[in-house]
Amino acid sequence: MSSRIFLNDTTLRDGEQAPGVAFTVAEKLEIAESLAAAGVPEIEIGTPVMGADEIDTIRAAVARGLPVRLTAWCRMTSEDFDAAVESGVPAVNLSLPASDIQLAAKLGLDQAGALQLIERMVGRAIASGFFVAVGCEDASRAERDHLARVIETAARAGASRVRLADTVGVLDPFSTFELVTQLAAQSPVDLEFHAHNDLGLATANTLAAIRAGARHASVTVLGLGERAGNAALEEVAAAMAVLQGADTGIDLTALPALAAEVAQAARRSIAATKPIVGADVFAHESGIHVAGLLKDPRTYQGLDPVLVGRCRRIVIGKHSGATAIAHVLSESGRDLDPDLAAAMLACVRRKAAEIKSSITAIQLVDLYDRMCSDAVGRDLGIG
Ligand SMILES: CC(=O)SCCNC(=O)CCNC(=O)[C@H](O)C(C)(C)COP(=O)(O)OP(=O)(O)OC[C@H]1O[C@@H](n2cnc3c(N)ncnc32)[C@H](O)[C@@H]1OP(=O)(O)O
Ligand SMILES: O=C(O)CCC(=O)C(=O)O
Repeated sequence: MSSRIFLNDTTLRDGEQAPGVAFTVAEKLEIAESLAAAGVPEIEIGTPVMGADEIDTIRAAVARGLPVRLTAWCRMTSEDFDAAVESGVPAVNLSLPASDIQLAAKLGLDQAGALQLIERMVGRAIASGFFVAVGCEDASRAERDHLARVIETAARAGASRVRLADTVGVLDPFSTFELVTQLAAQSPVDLEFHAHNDLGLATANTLAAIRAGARHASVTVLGLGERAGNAALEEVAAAMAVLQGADTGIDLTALPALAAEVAQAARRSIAATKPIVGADVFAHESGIHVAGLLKDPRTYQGLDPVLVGRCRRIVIGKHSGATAIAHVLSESGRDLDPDLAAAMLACVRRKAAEIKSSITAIQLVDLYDRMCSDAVGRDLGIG
């Protein structure tokens, strides 16, 4: 068994469940193309039981012949299963709640009833030629023994994988690691972990699950998904590369364009601080940081921006130091006279505070030129 980790994308299923998000057919197909081009191995393309339009979209995606596995999310009902058959999708995530809370409240089922349903529905899907994964909704609040029985039953019925979902986002990296370690030790099939970001822990939990033995992780571009969303593809892929030196097969340089494409289709903006793809995450203003970076980028750069298709940006603002100002001026062929540096810094701080923003290189050069000519004027007695 290879040790490769698979990042399976569900932007087009759980991502689209984010409030107010509705992709057009063209957007779904283009995003699927971009995900495949970026090296994503599996795409959860939709929920066939939503109706004829969704089925047609899935059909169109299947017809593209992308080099990925396309899978569809289904409840464990005949209605959902028949819709999946109609869509022509080759793989299904057959989902059933695992926690007693959800089993009882939503379905009026007990654990034994759930196991019978899994056996029946997985058997049916296998007999119809599907690749089958079983989704355990609310696995994080499920009884551990029941989860182990679900995995065993799903495997016996022919499923290739079981997905453990932290549906309501209540795990932390420690509890995730403990849960997945225990289940992976006895699991005859691959495990996948599906995180939610309600406590801002989706990426951390996903890394913990992988460290504990999950070979697959569910991710979405920008972490788009129900409520606070899922684990972000770009964060998990970059963290796997940087922290674990693992090759997930994802082209990290494709991530910024992918994020921009999904943000536009979802009508969502990308926060400037969004790891990997946000506008400011490789920008530096503080004087001490810029002075350090210019001596050796490793001083204040844990992640090489080039690795993820980005570049470093030096910003002049309230917290700049003389080195940064001299650096930006030197890029337009100007030498900062040390006598002028303190006066320029004072002006820069005042201006940045006044406009509550950074100062562009053009503004800085203009300020420098004006200050130089004022100084010359004063020397000549005309200032
Ligand atoms: C955690 C997750 O992300 S789960 C995935 C969530 N995704 C979606 O909800 C996709 C979009 N949903 C839809 O289009 C619709 O809700 C549909 C087509 C799936 C169902 O529509 P409706 O028939 O109108 O049902 P409605 O949405 O009102 O209620 C959901 C039903 O699914 C049932 N259900 C939920 N999960 C499961 C399951 N895993 N297996 C079987 N039944 C389930 C609920 O008990 C409820 O049944 P009830 O009406 O008998 O109480
Ligand atoms: O069914 C699954 O595998 C996961 C469903 C889901 O999105 C969730 O529980 O958060």
